[in-house]
Amino acid sequence: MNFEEIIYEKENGVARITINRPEKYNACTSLTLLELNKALTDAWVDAAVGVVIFTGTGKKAFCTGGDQSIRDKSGYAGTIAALPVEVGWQTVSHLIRTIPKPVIARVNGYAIGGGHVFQVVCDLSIAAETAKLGQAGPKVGSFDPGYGTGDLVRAVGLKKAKEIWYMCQLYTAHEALEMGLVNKVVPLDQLDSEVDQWCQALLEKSPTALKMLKYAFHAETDGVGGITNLGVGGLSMYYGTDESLEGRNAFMEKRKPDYSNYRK
Ligand SMILES: CC(C)(COP(=O)(O)OP(=O)(O)OC[C@H]1O[C@@H](n2cnc3c(N)ncnc32)[C@H](O)[C@@H]1OP(=O)(O)O)[C@@H](O)C(=O)NCCC(=O)NCCSC(=O)CCC(=O)c1ccccc1C(=O)O
Repeated sequence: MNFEEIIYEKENGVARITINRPEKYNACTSLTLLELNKALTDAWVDAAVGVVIFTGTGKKAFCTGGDQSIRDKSGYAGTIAALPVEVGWQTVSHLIRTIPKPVIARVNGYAIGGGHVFQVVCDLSIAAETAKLGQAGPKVGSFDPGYGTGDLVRAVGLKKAKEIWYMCQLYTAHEALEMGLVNKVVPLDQLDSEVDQWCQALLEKSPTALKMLKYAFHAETDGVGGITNLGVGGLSMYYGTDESLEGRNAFMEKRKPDYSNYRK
């Protein structure tokens, strides 16, 4: 897969997605978002992948949201036409939340605006001590009425979430840890070894249990979509059973299915 604005690597069960625009502090264009969509979809369908790392290039920034230098009335264009917000930011956030594998945010620096939303929607976040996190929407003329507010409330509580969005302050990694915004803070030079340890620990766990837990965590808040993910997660397991195949076999053999052996 060829990408221009991200780096996508897969090794030993881990897919690593890196926003690669360090000169813009890893701010995103519409092309970045399309590439993130593509990489996340590949990580979803590749059975060899058990964990996904989401990060940015360099020591300065994880992701600083939309690239303000290319923003106009149509959105964030760049080398391609601007994607509608609901196609770009929303589908990346949606994929991170629904890919049936843990996604770890490796927060190596500034996580701001849409970039902060990405770290919020990741399953787990490990931050360098030097990272700074926060929202900027009301300062720069934007807001996230979806996961970036809803999931933030669930992480830090309503009052703190409102403070983060209304005040547009930046918080240190330790402040983020204290308010439940990230899982762990380590010195920058230990970030990769820490993230690796978490990946290895996750790869030792049952992938199906992790998948069903991820769907269960969002089932209540995501309405029919959440229930659908949980249900379809069960359906994909049912498809692999002899009981399910009896229906298909009976159809092909032009006989009535016999499910009597499967009553429990
Ligand atoms: C990150 C800073 C605090 C760093 O400050 P500092 O250390 O002083 O460095 P700078 O000199 O400011 O920056 C270095 C270099 O990087 C460029 N840069 C940094 N951030 C961006 C950016 N977002 N866009 C474009 N360029 C950026 C900066 O210009 C410098 O380049 P030079 O060539 O040297 O000039 C500080 O940089 C900062 O505050 N950055 C801006 C953060 C920000 O406001 N982000 C946008 C938030 S809005 C957003 O993300 C929209 C998306 C969104 O929120 C969203 C999410 C979900 C659903 C919907 C939406 C929606 O669209 O609304």
